[in-house]
Amino acid sequence: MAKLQVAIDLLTTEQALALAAKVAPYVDIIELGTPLIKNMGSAVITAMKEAHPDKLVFADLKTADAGELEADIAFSAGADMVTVMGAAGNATIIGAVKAAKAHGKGVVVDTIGYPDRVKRAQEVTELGVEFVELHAGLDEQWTAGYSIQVLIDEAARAGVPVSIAGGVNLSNVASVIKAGAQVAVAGAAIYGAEDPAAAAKALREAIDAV
Ligand SMILES: O=C(CO)[C@H](O)[C@H](O)COP(=O)(O)O
Repeated sequence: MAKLQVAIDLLTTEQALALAAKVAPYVDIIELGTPLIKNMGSAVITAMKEAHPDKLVFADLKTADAGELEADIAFSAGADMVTVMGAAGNATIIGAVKAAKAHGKGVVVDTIGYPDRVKRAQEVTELGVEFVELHAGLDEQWTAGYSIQVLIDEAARAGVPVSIAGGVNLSNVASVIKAGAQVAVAGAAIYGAEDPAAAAKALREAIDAV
C-alpha cells in the first residue's frame, strides 16, 4: 500500500506538533522539514516521535557531508528516516546507511538539483538506501514552466523504490501513485490548506482509491 508523507515546512516545534496532531490519522510518515530542524534542532525530532510513536518520523536533514555523524544525531533523537543529498559523495551516503543499520532505521536520498535523478536513484539504491526521493524543491517549483509531470515520468521509468516530492496535491496524487511511487510527499497542499485534516484525509482517500 502506498504511503502518504506530510512534509511539515513550518518553523517551530509548537506549530509542527499542532499540525501533526490534526493530520496524523491520515498519514504514514511525518516529515520534519529542513528549515524546521535548522530552527529548532534535534529536539523537534524527539518531541515529534514522543507525540507520535506509531508514525514514521522523517528528519529531512539534507545531509551533504559527515553522513554517519549527522544521521546518528537524528536517529539518536528518535528519527526513523533521514535524508542525504544525492549530490553528496557515495561515502556520505554509505556513512549514513551505516548509522541507519546500527539503529535499525533507514536512509532516503534526496535528488534535489541533481541533473539525472533517475540515474542517481538507480546508483544509490545499490548502496542500501530505503528509497529515493524524486524531488523538485521549492525554488525549482517556483521556476516558470515547472510541472510535476517530469517527476511522474521519472518515477515510471526508475525501476527502484521512489517517493515523489515537489507540489504533490489532490489533482496529481493519483498519477504519482500510478507511476509507481511508494510514497507521495505533500507539504503545502496540507499545511497550507484552510483545513489541513480535511486535505490530508482527501489525499489519503485518493491514494487508497488507486
Ligand atoms: O523538502 C521540501 C523542500 O525542500 C518540501 O518539504 C517538499 O518539496 C514537499 O513540499 P511541497 O509539497 O510543498 O512541495
